[in-house]
Amino acid sequence: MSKLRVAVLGAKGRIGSEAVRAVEAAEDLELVAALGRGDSLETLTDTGAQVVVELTTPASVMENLDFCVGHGIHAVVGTTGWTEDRLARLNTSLAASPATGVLIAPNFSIGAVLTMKFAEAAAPYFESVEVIELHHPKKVDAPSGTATRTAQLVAAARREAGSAPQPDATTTALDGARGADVDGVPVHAVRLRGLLAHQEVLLGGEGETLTIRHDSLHHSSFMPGILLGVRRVVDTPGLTFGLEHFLDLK
Ligand SMILES: NC(=O)C1=CN([C@@H]2O[C@H](COP(=O)(O)OP(=O)(O)OC[C@H]3O[C@@H](n4cnc5c(N)ncnc54)[C@H](O)[C@@H]3O)[C@@H](O)[C@H]2O)C=CC1
Ligand SMILES: O=C(O)C1=N[C@H](C(=O)O)C[C@H](O)C1
Repeated sequence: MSKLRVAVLGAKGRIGSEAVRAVEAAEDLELVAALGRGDSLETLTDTGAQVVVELTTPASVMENLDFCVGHGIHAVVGTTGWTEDRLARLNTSLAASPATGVLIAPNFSIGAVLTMKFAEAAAPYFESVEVIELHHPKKVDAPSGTATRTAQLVAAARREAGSAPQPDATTTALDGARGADVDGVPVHAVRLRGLLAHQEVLLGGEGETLTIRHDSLHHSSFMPGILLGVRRVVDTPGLTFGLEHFLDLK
């Protein structure tokens, strides 16, 4: 069977360089391009790339995806910065290229995907939910894509369950002291030397709390998810948001 031809964008970055090694090590995949900032996207068509793994920056991702989708190249996207406007633009370009698949995964690690699932399931049972994400200090965006997605899932679950607004008597606060408001869920971002990618979801009810915590200790935690995404996206046209859609979760 012929190997799937894969390119990595952001190949010199922290996660991109790990992804290059993972694709090279996979027997069913062939790394045909490893592109960094300033490299020509034409290399993707010249090398016949079938799938691009997009791990660049929020400032670069849209232009890269416009090119990929416009040329019928499937994409597995880990880059953050997704807004409703950006998703709408991507859906518009996918509508013009209906055989092309794009997976956007706020987090490729199984533990983070499960954290989001558990938080979504638990959220209606508690009065209060707050999210704390903790990352390395070179991260350019805050809050993290994972924390944003977690808060959105929690908020949707609470809306669907008819949960009351969260109790909070704060009347005066320094700017930022109560975190960012994501869909009514406070999200706090810590940037600390020594950390990689971590998240806690704190849930509180009468006389009890539940803490769901996940730690990515190495970029290797994201690789099985990226490889799964590459193998599945070629048979999944359109936009898939979240790796959970490619996992057989009970
Ligand atoms: N979904 C997930 O599981 C994960 C997502 N990420 C996300 O991936 C992105 C990259 O993270 P890091 O590797 O830590 O950042 P990084 O800054 O180490 O790497 C980004 C790389 O992309 C390059 N780049 C920028 N524009 C480019 C372009 N137009 N074409 C090709 N290369 C370009 C930069 O020069 C840099 O080498 C971030 O948005 C981060 O949040 C990171 C880890 C896991
Ligand atoms: O920048 C990172 O490092 C990470 N980014 C993603 C995010 O913003 O959620 C995924 C993970 O947290 C690592």
